[in-house]
Amino acid sequence: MRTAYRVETVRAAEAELMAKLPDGALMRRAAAGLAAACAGMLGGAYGARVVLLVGSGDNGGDALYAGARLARRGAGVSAVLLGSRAHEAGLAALRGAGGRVADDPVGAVERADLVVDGITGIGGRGGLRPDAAEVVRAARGSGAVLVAVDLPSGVDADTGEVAGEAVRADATVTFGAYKPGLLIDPAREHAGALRLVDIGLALPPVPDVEALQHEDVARLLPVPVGESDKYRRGVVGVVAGSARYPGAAVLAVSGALRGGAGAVRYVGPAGDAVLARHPETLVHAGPPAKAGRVQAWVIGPGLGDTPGADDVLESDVPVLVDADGLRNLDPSAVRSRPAPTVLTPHAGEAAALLGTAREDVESRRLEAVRELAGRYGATVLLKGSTTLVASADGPVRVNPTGTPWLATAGSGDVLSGLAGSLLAAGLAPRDAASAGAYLHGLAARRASRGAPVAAYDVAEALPAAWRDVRG
Ligand SMILES: NC(=O)C1=CN([C@@H]2O[C@H](COP(=O)(O)OP(=O)(O)OC[C@H]3O[C@@H](n4cnc5c(N)ncnc54)[C@H](O)[C@@H]3O)[C@@H](O)[C@H]2O)[C@@H](O)CC1
Ligand SMILES: [K+]
Repeated sequence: MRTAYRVETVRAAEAELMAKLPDGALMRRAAAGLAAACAGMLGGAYGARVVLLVGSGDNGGDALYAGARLARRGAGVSAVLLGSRAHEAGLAALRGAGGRVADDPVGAVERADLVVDGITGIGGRGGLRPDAAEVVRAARGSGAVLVAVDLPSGVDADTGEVAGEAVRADATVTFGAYKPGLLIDPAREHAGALRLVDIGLALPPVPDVEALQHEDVARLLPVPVGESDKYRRGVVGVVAGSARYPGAAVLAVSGALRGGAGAVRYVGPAGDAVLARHPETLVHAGPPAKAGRVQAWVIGPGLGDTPGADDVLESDVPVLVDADGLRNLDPSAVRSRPAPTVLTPHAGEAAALLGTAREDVESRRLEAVRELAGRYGATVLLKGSTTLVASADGPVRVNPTGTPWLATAGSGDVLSGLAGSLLAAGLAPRDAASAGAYLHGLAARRASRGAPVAAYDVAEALPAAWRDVRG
């Protein structure tokens, strides 16, 4: 599991450790890790031209101490001082090692092999100031590798929001713990490759944000045993599709068939289309309440105005609500359900549920997903470039797989079928949602390999993604 902690928690852990260590020891640890990472990216420090962008706080101090180390190993190091002051001991260390202060900042970054962004870290507020933005633009336009210290300057560490201009780094070397913003877009895409330097912080067992890795998902996925039969493996009911959108039913069923449930029951008007593609489906044309026993329901993809949502919400099994099922969804009806509910909106649907604009949800995804989970007393999977899963309490999960090619019609239908199938197979709501998103993203990457991908291709790549995860 990759875990991330809010600034408040990181600062408390730092304070606790600093009290036990000699003055400056923690910063020297951080700087040693940073210098080693930079030397690695340069293929050796000797003879390299390194420029440090130095703000007025300790983030600049890290950059200065790391610069001193690189200078001692033969790099030509100069510092661009962007704050009202600079970390004094760090600057003295840099000078003592033969480094200097640049007199032509833009010229220096244009000639650099590597630029270190030490403008702001966890103490930064808002975007880059104009003088910093100018130098950062010049660095981006040069051929230099751009390495962010702790965080790309200008991004919000706790939320992943980017309020103004921010550094776009090739790599970020972060200290002690990942911060939520490093895992969540829009900030995540500013961070480049992530590297964590252990500085010995003791952090609480429960993080604020976490990201599943292969081994976590492998542990969650259901595996049939000798005495399993289709009913024990779970039956998932899919209420989807309409005369207008029969394809959504086919896609949701295609995801459900590859999610570990032993059988898929389809309920709705698109039974012929479903059977034509998936003859193994149990099809029922009447209302969901009469369809027979299921262990979890999926409702919503391509539903249009087809009735059925009330029946399903009144059932006593887990329900996943997607797409048209989310329209006018009543928080009190969801809250009073006796079994768990999973909602899977994209940003537009989440905005409608919250009564706000889509851009608002996209720019503050973490807050939006938490707010929805609280309001509905449900597990909420907010789709997007970094899909988030939140329950009423516990860490928010951020999905690390996926590809921009996944933004294609029908791919959400496959995801809802898949996650619903995992629910029917017995996974807890946040596990079903986050393992579903993980497999779905992995399948999309496999199916796409850098080319456009159709939703059905994603469904067909799910078994291969499943095998990848289980190693
Ligand atoms: N506290 C510790 O023990 C450690 C801290 N470390 C480093 O210290 C950093 C935190 O240091 P600080 O608390 O001094 O905070 P920062 O260095 O992140 O930034 C604070 C300074 O930047 C200014 N500032 C805020 N927003 C700005 C903006 N948008 N543009 C320009 N200037 C802005 C503030 O006025 C303040 O002077 C971490 O990110 C990490 O890099 C590491 O050395 C590891 C140990
Ligand atoms: K930084």
